[in-house]
Amino acid sequence: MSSKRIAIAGLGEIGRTVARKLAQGMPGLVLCGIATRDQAKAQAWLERESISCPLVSLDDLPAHADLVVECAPAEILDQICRPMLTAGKQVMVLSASALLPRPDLADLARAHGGQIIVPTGALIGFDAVSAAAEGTIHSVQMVTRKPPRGLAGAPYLVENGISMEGLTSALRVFKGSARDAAAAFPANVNVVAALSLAGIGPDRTTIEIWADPAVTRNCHQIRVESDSASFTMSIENIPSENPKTGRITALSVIAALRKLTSPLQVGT
Ligand SMILES: NC(=O)C1=CN([C@@H]2O[C@H](COP(=O)(O)OP(=O)(O)OC[C@H]3O[C@@H](n4cnc5c(N)ncnc54)[C@H](O)[C@@H]3O)[C@@H](O)[C@H]2O)C=CC1
Ligand SMILES: O=C([O-])CC(=O)C(=O)O
Repeated sequence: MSSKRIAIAGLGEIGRTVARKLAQGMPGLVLCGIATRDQAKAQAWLERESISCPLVSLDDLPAHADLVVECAPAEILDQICRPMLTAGKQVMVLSASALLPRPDLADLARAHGGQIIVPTGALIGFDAVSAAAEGTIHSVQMVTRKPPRGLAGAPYLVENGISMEGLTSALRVFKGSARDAAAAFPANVNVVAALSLAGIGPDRTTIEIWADPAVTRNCHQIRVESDSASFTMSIENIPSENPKTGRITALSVIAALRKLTSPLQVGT
């Protein structure tokens, strides 16, 4: 059986870890292309890592890959997804916040036989949430606490003049729906966007976001009430070199890629 060709769009924190793992070898998967903004920087990194892989444009991704891992800024989600989905191919989307206002991308996938895969990413328990969603979920509530530097620069904070400098106690900076949170904090709470897609959607899933100088990790707590089970889940993510992104995110992508070709699949 031929290997599934994987490309990476965005060679940042997540992209580099996934590229390294694919280049080391994963059964049934082969790294076939990388789309990046700064070609010279990417080429230098590939040489340092002794990885041989063509650098390609976003438009050329469908010619190189069966599946693209999107781990780029949210603004270019469309540019990555549209050509791949129109060609009936798969995109693994990390910028889940940017998916919420774009239901047309799922329509495109449906029309052409493509597929959007949203991995669990920096969160936990999508197996239980999607199982519960086969019955009736009454509520999904999430509370996120991040070190202030993991939230700094978010559009909502800038627009409302909320400074992350010199905070001495925890400050609740947002309370509302997953849809509004994704628009307000597009690079900080992709997790709640993904959770909402696994469960009861972006308007009924709620989140509080706290900037907390007492925490060093990106902490997420989730409470689900449903007609099959009630459960609470929590995860404390060690930030990567990008303080907004937990280290576990790239590992979730690798685990999700491994599942694509594995003869033994565990979990929903
Ligand atoms: N779903 C989840 O659980 C999580 C999702 N994320 C999201 O995943 C995405 C990637 O995260 P990181 O790797 O931490 O970000 P990063 O900022 O480290 O990397 C993004 C990379 O994309 C590159 N890029 C910029 N413009 C580009 C273009 N036009 N074409 C190709 N590449 C371009 C940048 O140069 C950078 O290297 C972000 O949208 C982030 O918000 C992050 C953490 C968790
Ligand atoms: O959802 C995100 O964008 C990142 C996040 O919260 C985490 O890494 O814990």
